[in-house]
This record gives sequence, C-alpha cells and structure tokens, in this order.
Amino acid sequence: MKMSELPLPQGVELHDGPSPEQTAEALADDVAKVLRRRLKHARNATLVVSGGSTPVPFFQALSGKTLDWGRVVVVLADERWVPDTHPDSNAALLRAHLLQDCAACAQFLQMEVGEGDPETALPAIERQLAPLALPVDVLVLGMGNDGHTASLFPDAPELAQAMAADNECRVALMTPPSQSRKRITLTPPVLAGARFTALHLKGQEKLDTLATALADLDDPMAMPIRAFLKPGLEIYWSP
Ligand SMILES: O=C1O[C@H](COP(=O)(O)O)[C@@H](O)[C@H](O)[C@H]1O
Repeated sequence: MKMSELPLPQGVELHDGPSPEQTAEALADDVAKVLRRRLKHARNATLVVSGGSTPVPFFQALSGKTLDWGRVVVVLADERWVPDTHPDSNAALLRAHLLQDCAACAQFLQMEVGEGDPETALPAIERQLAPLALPVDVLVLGMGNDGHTASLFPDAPELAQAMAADNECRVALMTPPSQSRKRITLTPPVLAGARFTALHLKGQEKLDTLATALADLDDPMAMPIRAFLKPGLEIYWSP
C-alpha cells in the first residue's frame, strides 16, 4: 500500500516525512505548539504519550522544545507490568528520552506498576490517575501490527469491557496471550476526545496495517486502532 492510496476518512490528515527523524521533528513541533497554545489559557496542559520503539526520536525532539514544561502533566497511554527500572518499562523509556533537557521539569503522573498482583493494584492505579484533567490536551498514539493501540490488544479477554461505551474506568488491566507482560492501559473514556490526537507510525508494515484497519472501520474489536481513525486525527508517518 502506498500513502497516496490510503482510504482516509474525511477530516483525517496525513503528514509524511522522508525519515523517522524528520517526521518526529514535525510531530514535536506540532505538539509543542498545541501545548504552548493551551498554556496561554489553562493552568496546566496534559500530554499523553505511548511507549514502544517508534516514539524515541519524537521524545528526543520534544524534550528540546521550549515551553513552560513545569505546567505540563505527562501520562503514559499504557504500561507493562514491570518495575520502572526494567528495560521493558515505558516509564523508564520516558525518563530516558522525554523527561530530559527542557522537559526535565514536566510533571510525570506515573502509574505505579510492577509490584504484587495487578488485579489487586488496579483500584490504586485508578486513584493515581484521578487528578488527570479531561479532556486530554495532546494524545500521541502508536499502533502495533495487530492493530492494537495503547494496550488495547485484540486478543485481550478484557478488551470488550475496556471498550464498552458505559466504561467509566480510566485504566484497565489487559492480559493478552500474545504478550509476555500484563499491561495497564488508559481506556477510551480517557483516550477519546483529546483536543489534539496524533497517530505516530514508522515503516511500510505499519502503513499496511493502517490500510487493513481503514478497510473495515465498523469492527474495532478486531483492530482497536479503528476506534481512533476519526475526523480530527493527525497521522505522522515515515518509511
Ligand atoms: O506495545 C506497545 O506497542 C505499541 C507500538 O510500539 P512500537 O514499538 O511498534 O512503536 C505502542 O504504541 C504501545 O504504547 C506499546 O506499549
């Protein structure tokens, strides 16, 4: 699938760059602009970011942007059930690449994960996320080649409950058999309706996955990213 052939719904914008670094820089510029604009009118701005490998150059570019970072609340879209010193920890990734330089003083609202039993810990994580003001100002999503986004995995037995229209919980425990780690994810009540939502992708495989997702938007359970392929979404892609 080529970029130009993607059947994008009206109102979904595509930003394609020649390299991951240039696309990351463009996304960082746009996110910084939205945060600065928001901080002119609000005491705090909220930034929800994804983990994984794709966002690393974006985090590095964003951490160098000048804005009033002390008033920015940063939250992860999802986390793996590991201590925050573990190489698989998204919090560790954020500390290493985003919460540096100008962004070192941002307020990181961290999910306390990795200790004990996740089922038992879930109510405490829900309480930790309670101060997060909604709607979120900026949300940067990623996507896996199975169509998952955040940790909303198609094979997670908890997916239907997490995606249910009447779900009022901010976080959900996901135990997809495809993954070696249990996950904690923000839920659609938090992820939907952000003032600015970006989907950050790299590589041909992700483009092909996106094309598959776009081919049947009516089935978000098969590919949860579909729930976010809506007008207002900005997609940033590079080869
Ligand atoms: O497991 C995850 O995967 C997706 C995509 O990761 P990537 O390594 O292909 O960029 C990510 O968006 C999600 O936050 C992460 O936990």
